[in-house]
Amino acid sequence: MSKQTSGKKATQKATGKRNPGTRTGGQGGGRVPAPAAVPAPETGASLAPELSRRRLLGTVGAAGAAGLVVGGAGGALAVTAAQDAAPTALTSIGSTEVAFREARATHQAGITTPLQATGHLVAFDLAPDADRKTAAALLRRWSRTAEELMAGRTPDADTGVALDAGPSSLTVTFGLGHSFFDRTGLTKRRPVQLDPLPDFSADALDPGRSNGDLWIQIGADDALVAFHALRALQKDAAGSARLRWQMNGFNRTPGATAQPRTARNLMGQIDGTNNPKPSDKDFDERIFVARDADQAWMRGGSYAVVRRIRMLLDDWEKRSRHEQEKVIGRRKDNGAPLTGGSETTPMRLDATGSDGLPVIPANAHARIAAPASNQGAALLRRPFSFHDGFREDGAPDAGLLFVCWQADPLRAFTQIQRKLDRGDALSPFLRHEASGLFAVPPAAEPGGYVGRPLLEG
Ligand SMILES: C=CC1=C(C)c2cc3[nH]c(cc4nc(cc5[nH]c(cc1n2)c(C)c5CCC(=O)O)C(CCC(=O)O)=C4C)c(C)c3C=C
Ligand SMILES: [Fe+2]
Repeated sequence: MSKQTSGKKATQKATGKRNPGTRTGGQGGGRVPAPAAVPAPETGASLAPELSRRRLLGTVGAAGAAGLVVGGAGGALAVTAAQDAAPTALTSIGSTEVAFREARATHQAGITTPLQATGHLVAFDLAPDADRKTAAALLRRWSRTAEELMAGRTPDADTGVALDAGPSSLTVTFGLGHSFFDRTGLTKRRPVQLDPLPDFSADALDPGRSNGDLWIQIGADDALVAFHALRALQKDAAGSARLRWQMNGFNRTPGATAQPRTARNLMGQIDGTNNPKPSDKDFDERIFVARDADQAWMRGGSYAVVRRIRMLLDDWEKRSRHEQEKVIGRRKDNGAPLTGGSETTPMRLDATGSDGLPVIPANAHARIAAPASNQGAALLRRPFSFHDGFREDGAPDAGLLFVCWQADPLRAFTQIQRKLDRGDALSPFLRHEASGLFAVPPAAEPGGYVGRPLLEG
C-alpha cells in the first residue's frame, strides 16, 4: 500500500524531548531521527550497509556534511529514496520522526511536540448525507494516512511532492467540533466543554472561518511535507466531508539559531516563555482530560481553542520599544520580565518603581494572563504566525494562529480571555477574526483510529 522513504518505521520512544515553546527542556513530542534502514531505490530491499554508506557519503560530500544525520547523537543514518533516483541523505531535520502513537502516551502528537516551521489548520464539514458510519470510515482513513506520512512513508499513487523529504517532524492532530455530535447522532455524548465560547467585546469573528465538524492541525519542519499531508487528507475526505476553512502558518526554522530559543511572533516578542512545562507537577491535570473523567472516550485527550488573531502591525510598530515592553511586561530582546533577571526569571508582580507605580503595569498582557491573576488557570500555547498578503489599505494581513490546549476551556481560555478582554494593553493592537473549539480525543489504540471509542462505543 505504501512506499517507505525514510528507513523502516521508527518504534523508539522519544529522546531529547523538548518544550513546545522553546525547543529545549521539558518533555513532549517524541521526535526521533528515523532509524538506519536503507531501502534500495529499485527493489525496496535493504542495501548492504557498505554500499549504502558509500552512496550516502557521496551525497554528503556533494551537499556538505553539516547537519546530516550520519552517526550523530542518535546514531542514525537516514536516507530517503525517490523511485528511480539514488537515495538522498537526510539531515536531522528531514529524518526526525514523531510517533503517531507512542507506546505509553495517551495523547495525540502535535500538542506537546516542539513547534514546527510550517503549519496548516483545516476544518471540514461532513457531507449532507454523511452519518456516523461515514464519519467513522473517514477518521479511520485519516488516521491511517497520518500514521503512514508521519513515519515518512508515502502512498503508492502519490504526487511525489514529499518523496525525498523524510518525515520532517510531521504531526497530524484530529479534533471534533460541537456540530460533529449533532451530525453523527451523538448529541447526548457531546461534552459540556464543547459548549460555544462566549462572545468577547473585541471579537470580529467570521463564521465562515470559524468552528466546523472536524478539525485537523498539520505541522512539519518542511513546507512540502506539510502540504503533501494536507493534500492527502483532503483526498481522503472526498465524498465524505468538504473543506470549511484553511489557515496556513509558520514559525522559525529549527536549527536556524545555534542555541534553541523560544519563538518570536510577528510583533517581535519572545512568545511562549511562561508556557506550562511537561515537567510541572500539574501539567497533565491542566492540559489533558483526567483518566477518571466521565467521558471515557476523551480520557487523555485535550481541548483546542483556535483563534485567528490579526495584528495591527502599523499601529504597533509606531510605538517605541519602551512602550511595547510595557504593553507585555517583558523586554523585547531577551524576554526577561521588566522586574529584571533573564527570560526564565519569575515576574515580580508586586514590585513598584521610584514613582510608586507597578514596574509591570497593571494592564500588562503577561500580568493579566498569568495564573496568579486567573485563579491558577493556565493553558499551553502552541501557535503559528500567519501572513496572508496585504489588505486594501496596505496593512499586512498578518498575525497569530493562536492554538492553545487545555483540559477545560471554560476554566482556561475563557477565564483568561475574559480577563484580557476587560483591559489588556495588547488588545488595541489585535483583532480576533476567527474562532474554533475542538475536542481532541486521545491517540488511537493500536489497530484503531482517532475517535473510535466514541464512534463505535
Ligand atoms: C486567552 C489567552 C491568550 C491570548 C488570546 C493571547 C494572545 C496573544 N499573546 C501574545 C503575546 C504574548 N503572550 C504572552 C504571555 C501569555 N499570554 C497568555 C494568553 C493569551 N495570549 C498567557 C497565559 C501568557 C503567559 C502569562 C504568564 O503566565 O506569564 C507573552 C509573554 C511571554 C510568554 O510568557 O509567552 C507574550 C509576548 C500575542 C502577540 C497574542 C495575540 C496575537
Ligand atoms: Fe499572550
